[in-house]
Amino acid sequence: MARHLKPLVQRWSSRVFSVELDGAPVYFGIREKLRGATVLPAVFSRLQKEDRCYSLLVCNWDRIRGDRFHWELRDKLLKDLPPGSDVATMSSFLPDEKGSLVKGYFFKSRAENSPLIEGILSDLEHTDPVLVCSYSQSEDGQQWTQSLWSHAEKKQMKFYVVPSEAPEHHPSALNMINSDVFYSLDEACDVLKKCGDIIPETQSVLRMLPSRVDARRKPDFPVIVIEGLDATGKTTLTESLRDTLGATLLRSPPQCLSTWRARFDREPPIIRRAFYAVGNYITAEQICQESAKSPVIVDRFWHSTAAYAIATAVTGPVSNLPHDGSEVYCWPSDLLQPSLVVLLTLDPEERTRRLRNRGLMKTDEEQELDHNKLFRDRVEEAYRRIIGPLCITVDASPSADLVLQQVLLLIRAKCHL
Ligand SMILES: Nc1ncnc2c1ncn2[C@@H]1O[C@H](COP(=O)(O)OP(=O)(O)O)[C@@H](O)[C@H]1O
Ligand SMILES: Nc1ccn([C@@H]2O[C@H](COP(=O)(O)OP(=O)(O)O)[C@@H](O)[C@H]2O)c(=O)n1
Repeated sequence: MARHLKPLVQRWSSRVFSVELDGAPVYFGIREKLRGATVLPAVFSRLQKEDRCYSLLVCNWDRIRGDRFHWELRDKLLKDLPPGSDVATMSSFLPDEKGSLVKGYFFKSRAENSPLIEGILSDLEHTDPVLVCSYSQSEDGQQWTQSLWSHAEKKQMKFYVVPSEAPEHHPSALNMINSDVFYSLDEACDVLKKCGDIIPETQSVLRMLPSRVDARRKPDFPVIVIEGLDATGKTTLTESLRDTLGATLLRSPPQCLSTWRARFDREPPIIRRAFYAVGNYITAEQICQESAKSPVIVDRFWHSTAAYAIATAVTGPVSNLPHDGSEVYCWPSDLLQPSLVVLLTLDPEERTRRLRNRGLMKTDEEQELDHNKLFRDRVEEAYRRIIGPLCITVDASPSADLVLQQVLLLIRAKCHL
């Protein structure tokens, strides 16, 4: 086994494995011996007699390249594996141990496809940082065992797969900090600098950064951020506020990054989120300059960056989010805090109606928002849990003018404008 994969198997039987089934994680563990009868974990009980299973775990020898490899591996598997392999996202982690999450994929295959699968796996194992496990069924179909799959080491030890309790929170929460959400400009820049050779555009993005950041400088005029899911009416409201208050309207990501946004939207979370994080600091610099002259209205800011990142990293119901009060919801200490954040909420039917009327192209994430109620709920709940500037939720279902009047009242009350 390659040297960098060894740490992964050192506490092998303490690890929990998680496979995404129907949009939520299902857990199993591995044991050397079975004590008494045990039920099959849900991942295995739905398989058929002829099925074999495999898992691929990507060892994070370098978190950026590791995440990029994991991201691209999905497309490769979907292209190379026979139809019906049911490739599912999987991970392995040590319960409650931060940073212990390892990402991978799980798939099944029929015995007749073995030569094809073995070819794909041995190519992967030889050239890439993956640990491959195979799963086989006992004669009576009552048990499944997991072993390390390797041509060189055929006599690997087998472990029985057993059900495992769900951890308190989704395993992705273990690796969220500085992988999905960045809490300082330095951490986000560090990621972008490290991918300069694979994504040349990062040089141009980094050149847009302010030379110094002073989050403590108090703006002379109020800074009001408008947040909410797509089509809740942010553009409509921010433009009206600009006109009514004689304010400057800014957005995050800022206009100067728009050329590169689509490029970063295609990248894995660690790179994509670092791009949006850096965008907030560029907008913050613009806010500092403009708020010396007039009130500033901002269309999306840190809440969007953090809430979407957290809600995408976990799957399943809202209860899978990191708990309320968790450090992942904290505002970065080096990022300017607005005077007020207004979160627009809208019932799903009205939001869909407005989306249809607008008829614009949407990002994959926004399409996912449309299809996946659980995702929408997670984003909105993550928005609410963010700790930092005053954030007030406003129902955006009344007419545009009524919403404007209500937000103006709030701004006058809270920002003394
Ligand atoms: N209060 C409102 N009532 C009805 N329609 C609205 C209201 N606010 C916005 N809209 C319409 O809904 C659509 C989405 O609004 P938009 O401001 O573009 O949202 P966002 O910027 O949040 O994506 C637009 O077609 C807009 O004209
Ligand atoms: N400050 C921001 C703004 C957007 N985003 C990301 O950008 C996506 C939404 O941006 P958008 O421009 O489509 O939203 P609208 O302004 O069209 O409502 C979200 O999926 C977020 O992941 C972010 O991370 N940080």
